[in-house]
Amino acid sequence: MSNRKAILMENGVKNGTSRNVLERCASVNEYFDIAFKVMLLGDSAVGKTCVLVRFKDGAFLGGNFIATVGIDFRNKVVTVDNMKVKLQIWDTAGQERFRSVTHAYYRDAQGKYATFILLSLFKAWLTEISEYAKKDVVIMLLGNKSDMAAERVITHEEGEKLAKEYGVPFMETSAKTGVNVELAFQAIARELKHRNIQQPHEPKFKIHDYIESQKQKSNCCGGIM
Ligand SMILES: Nc1nc2c(ncn2[C@@H]2O[C@H](COP(=O)(O)OP(=O)(O)OP(=O)(O)O)[C@@H](O)[C@H]2O)c(=O)[nH]1
Repeated sequence: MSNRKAILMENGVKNGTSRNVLERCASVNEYFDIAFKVMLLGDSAVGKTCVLVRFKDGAFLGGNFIATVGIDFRNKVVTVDNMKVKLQIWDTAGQERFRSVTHAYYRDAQGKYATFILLSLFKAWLTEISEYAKKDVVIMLLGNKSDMAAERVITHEEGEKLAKEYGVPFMETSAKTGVNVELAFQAIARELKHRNIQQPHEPKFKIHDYIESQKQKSNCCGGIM
């Protein structure tokens, strides 16, 4: 069994009850102040599982590609302005045949969540989101596999242009090298926290400005604040 499959099955597949859906019991008891649901959407093999594993475990799942079956989630608590923000991150299957399974997870019981996107067919995914998700969902466009410069199919400028057209932030990430992965999740966590808990004296949080400022900081000194 490859590493990847081992990770997905860490908490067991519910054999017999749900063959297609990998459900993970919430085993994380880490303290948090506020929680949000984040979904990774996108075509098969764009790297959703790898981005999540990089963020959660700081590792890269190389080797043979094994497509996600159904849906799975992992929790990670990040700190935003002295608050513990828990991200419950859902890794969906990109393959068309699992689409009906993932649709059921778009709506959040508490009404607070973000959709987080990696994709090659952005417009089609946006249509899905507008159909199944809540109107105030936070969307971010990620162009993953930025380390594969020779195989690049979309230029950075094209990605930015598309994101601008839809008014969403855009970042290029690499699950392999780790570039921008932490920053992408930090930015989403901050946006969600500020949308839900905005202190009267606080200036309005601007996700685009935050991403740009952090990119500059990491260019000069590394790390994310
Ligand atoms: N070079 C490189 N390879 C990557 C990167 N991210 C993922 N991969 C590889 O791309 C393949 C697909 O990655 P996955 O994360 O399984 O893709 P996915 O989007 O979850 O696919 P589905 O489960 O079918 O939806 C695997 O072979 C990974 O090792 C990356 O940033 N750089």
